[in-house]
Amino acid sequence: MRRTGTTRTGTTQTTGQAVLLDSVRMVHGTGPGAVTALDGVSLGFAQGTFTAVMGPSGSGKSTLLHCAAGLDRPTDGIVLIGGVDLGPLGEKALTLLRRERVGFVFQEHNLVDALTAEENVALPLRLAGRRPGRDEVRAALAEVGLDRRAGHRPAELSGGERQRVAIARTLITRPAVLFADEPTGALDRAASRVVMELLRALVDAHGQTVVMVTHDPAAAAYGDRVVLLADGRLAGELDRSSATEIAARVALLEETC
Ligand SMILES: Nc1ncnc2c1ncn2[C@@H]1O[C@H](COP(=O)(O)OP(=O)(O)OP(=O)(O)O)[C@@H](O)[C@H]1O
Repeated sequence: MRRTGTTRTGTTQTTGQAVLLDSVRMVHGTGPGAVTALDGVSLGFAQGTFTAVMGPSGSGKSTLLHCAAGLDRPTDGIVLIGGVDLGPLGEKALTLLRRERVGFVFQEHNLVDALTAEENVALPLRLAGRRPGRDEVRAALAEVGLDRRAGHRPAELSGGERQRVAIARTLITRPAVLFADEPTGALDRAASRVVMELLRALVDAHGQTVVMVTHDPAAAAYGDRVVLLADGRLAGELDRSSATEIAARVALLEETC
């Protein structure tokens, strides 16, 4: 890893950063209907840390996640994953990098209904042309506490269990960074807690880097820090805060936006 946002001394560095955004702008659409979703965001996500991204509706959270994960190309600025600048990469190289280094968990689990938990978890390796070992797949399921449900299809699992299978599916490739967009948005409190404890444990026990967009202060409180967005810009940060403190800051942002 060599480059990062320009420092005060004009040098660049990415040491310890799993993902780095430097002056990222993202404009959706063109002409009079164009929307500036991100307006010069510079931000790093250190390896082995858990960051929650919060902000009012429309503040650019999902756009940030999509740009940081290489799903969308920003209009301007630089995105590095594991020190690799995504800008110059062609579509094929970008797809490969995403497949090898990035994991995604969305609000809806996106599992394949016709496949068992085990087959779903093995899917990313199959797509990468690898023949997954049974132990490897079972180990990923064990990590999310579901090795005994390996033969079950998504319809035979609860919402929280499906989300945990989705997390196991991302873990199988040992991604440099796991992005989660509202991972608990469709879950009740109890299931949300299990999923958040799992994400926290992955960070603490395995040094996994997690970046999560959420509207839920209780979920965000599991993070090492909360990054606040408003109108496509950084609007502050909170370190290791309680759900109450986070909720108060977000409410304040919503009032002023
Ligand atoms: N594909 C798109 N085309 C046009 N505008 C878009 C597109 N995607 C997002 N936007 C706009 O960009 C802005 C930021 O959207 P984004 O989805 O990133 O916000 P968000 O903070 O994730 O919102 P929410 O919390 O409501 O999901 C919004 O004004 C949205 O309408």
